[in-house]
Amino acid sequence: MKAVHFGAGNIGRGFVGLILHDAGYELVFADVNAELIDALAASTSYDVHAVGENSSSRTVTNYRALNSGTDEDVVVAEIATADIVTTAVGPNILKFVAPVIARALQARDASLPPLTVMACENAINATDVLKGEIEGRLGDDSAGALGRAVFANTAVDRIVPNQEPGHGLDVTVEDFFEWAIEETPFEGAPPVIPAAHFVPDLAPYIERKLFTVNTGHATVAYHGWVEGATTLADALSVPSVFAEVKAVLEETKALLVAKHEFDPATQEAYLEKNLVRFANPYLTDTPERVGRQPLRKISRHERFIGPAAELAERGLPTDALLRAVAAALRFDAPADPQSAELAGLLDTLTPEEFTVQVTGIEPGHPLHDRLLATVRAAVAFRTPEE
Ligand SMILES: NC(=O)c1ccc[n+]([C@@H]2O[C@H](COP(=O)([O-])OP(=O)(O)OC[C@H]3O[C@@H](n4cnc5c(N)ncnc54)[C@H](O)[C@@H]3O)[C@@H](O)[C@H]2O)c1
Ligand SMILES: O=P(O)(O)OC[C@@H](O)[C@@H](O)[C@H](O)[C@H](O)CO
Repeated sequence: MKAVHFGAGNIGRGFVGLILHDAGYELVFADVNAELIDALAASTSYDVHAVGENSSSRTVTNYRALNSGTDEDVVVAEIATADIVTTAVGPNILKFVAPVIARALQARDASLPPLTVMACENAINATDVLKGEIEGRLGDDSAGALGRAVFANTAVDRIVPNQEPGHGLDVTVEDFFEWAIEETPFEGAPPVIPAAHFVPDLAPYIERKLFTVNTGHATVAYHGWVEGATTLADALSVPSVFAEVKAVLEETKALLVAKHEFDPATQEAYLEKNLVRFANPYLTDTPERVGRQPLRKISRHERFIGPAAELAERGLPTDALLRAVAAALRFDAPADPQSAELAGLLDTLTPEEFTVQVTGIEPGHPLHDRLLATVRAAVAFRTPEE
C-alpha cells in the first residue's frame, strides 16, 4: 500500500504521516520546502514524541520525499499508482496541489482501484474544496478522471506546535489525537487506517472540532496576544483570557447542542478537556502560530463568524465570539503576512466594506450590526483622536 502526502510540516509528519505509516503504507512526502525535503530524503527515520499525561514515542520509517515544486512529473507518477493521497498544506494552498492530483488522475490506469483523496485541513469540507479545484483543472476530461478517485472529507485533531529550531525532523506533538473520516464515499470499502474513525455524517464531527478546539484555541491566541502572552499556557493563565475562552466555548456549545443534538453534559466535558489541552504543560505553543492568518480565521465559514452567524440566526448570544473577533482585529504578529494585510484593510476599507468583504456578513443578517460595531471599534482603536 502506498500513500502520497502533500505537506511534510507539523501535522504532516506528526500526525498524518505517522498514522499512515502505522497503518502499513509506504509513504511519499511531497513538499515545496527544499531544505525539509532534502533532509527527509537523506534520512531513513524520524521520531514522533507525544507528550502529555500519556507520553510515548514512535518512529516513522519506510518513506521517501519529493519536491513537488521542482519534481512535479515524479510526484504525478507516484500518485498515479498510489492508494491514498492526503494533504496538510493549509486550506489556501489546496489550489496549488490540485493540478498535480488532476494530472495523476488523468495518468492513472483505469483498472486500478480508485485513489482515496483526503484533505486534512482545518476547514469545513476541505476535500470538497480540493475536488472542486481538481475538477476545474480537468475541464472537459473531468468525468473519466474523477471516476478514478474517491473523495472523502475528514476532521483531524492533534495539536502540533512549530518545532524548536534545530529539532531536525523529529516532531513533538500532544498525546491526544482524533481522525474522523466520512465513510459513505467508500461504499462499504474504506481504506485501511485502523486509527481513524469512519463516520456516516462528518458535519457534527468537523463542526464540533472547528467550533470548539479551533474557536477556543484562536480565542486564547488573540486575547493572549493583546495581553502580551508569549505562550498559549501563559495566555490561558491570565484570568480574563480564561474567562473569555470559557465564555466563547459556552456560546459554541449552545449552537452545537441545538444544531447537532449533542448531549449538553458530553459537550461540556469535551470543552473542558480542550481547556486542559490548550494549557498542556509539556508542549510549548504560541499565539503567533495559533493566531496565524487572521483573515482566514475571521472569514465567513470559519471558527468565529461561522458559529456566530448561526447563533445570531437562532437568536442566541454571540457576545464572547464578537469580543474574540475584536481581539483578532488587533492581531499584528510581524512574521504573519495576513496580519499586515488585515491592518491595511482596516485602514483602507470603510467598516461597512470590511464587514462584508472580509467576514461575508451582509447588511440585514442578524449578526451584521453588532459585527459592524466591532469593526468600527477596531478602526477607532487604530486611529485614536488627536
Ligand atoms: N499543527 C496543528 O496542530 C494542526 C492540527 C490539525 C490540522 N492542522 C492543519 O494542517 C494544515 C497544515 O498545518 P501545519 O501546522 O502542519 O503547517 P506547517 O506550516 O507546519 O506545514 C505545512 C507544510 O505545507 C508545505 N507546503 C506549502 N505549500 C505547498 C505546496 N504547494 N505543495 C506542497 N507542500 C506545500 C509547507 O512547506 C509546509 O511544510 C493546516 O490546514 C492546518 O490547519 C494543523
Ligand atoms: O491550523 P490553523 O491555523 O487553522 O489553527 C491553528 C491551531 O488552532 C490548529 O493548528 C490546532 O493546533 C489544531 O487544529 C488542533 O487539532
